[in-house]
Amino acid sequence: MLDNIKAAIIDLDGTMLDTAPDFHVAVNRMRADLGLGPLAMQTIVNFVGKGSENLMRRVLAVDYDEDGVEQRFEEALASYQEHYLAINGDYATLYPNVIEGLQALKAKGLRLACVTNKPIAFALPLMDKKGLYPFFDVIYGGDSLPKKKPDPMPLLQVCADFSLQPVQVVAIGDSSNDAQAARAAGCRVLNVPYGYNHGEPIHNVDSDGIVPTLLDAAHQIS
Ligand SMILES: O=C(O)COP(=O)(O)O
Ligand SMILES: [Mg+2]
Repeated sequence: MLDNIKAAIIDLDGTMLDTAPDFHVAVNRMRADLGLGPLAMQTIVNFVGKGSENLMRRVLAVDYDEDGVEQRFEEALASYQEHYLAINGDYATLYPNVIEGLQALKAKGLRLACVTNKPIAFALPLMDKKGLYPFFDVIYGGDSLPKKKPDPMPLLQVCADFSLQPVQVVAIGDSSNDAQAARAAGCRVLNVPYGYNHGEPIHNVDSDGIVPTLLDAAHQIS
């Protein structure tokens, strides 16, 4: 049980939404524009979690050395952004018990923030399309602040926005990024096991617990 919690900071990709199929489509359309063959969804998903720029470098590094990646980076990012925005949310689905979990957290009187490494221009229309937007008092994307997760900056900004001490706030996410950011901020942290976590087992991540769904997270918080 996590006591004296007043707010939750919830991750987006791999925690609320299974966006893997959106990443798969958009990355492979970008690769086709650059004359590259398609990658498997699992390959792409293992590169998700540290923002669009990192994803572009990783999916180009399958074919190119460091110089080759940098030469094609701008073109790849522009192509990817266009393709992602064109299909944003068309293939992504809510994980089980997400809406129920958000409702339960709200019913406990918690304030909710979403902190994602997804660019804010992708995150906002996606959250709106999936009915997530109305639950959140604050939403930060990977480019909303000078630093993104695993840096604690966006989590500390939420604590300041809510006038709360970090220890009164729990972060809930699918990856070591979320846990590292929370630990560095001094927030509590719960992980969900069904997301991406860079292809690594979530059990190796230092957190305050692993919960099967967001509804189970709500039951662990008081
Ligand atoms: O787009 C990403 O890199 C991952 O975003 P997340 O922080 O919502 O998991
Ligand atoms: Mg995530």
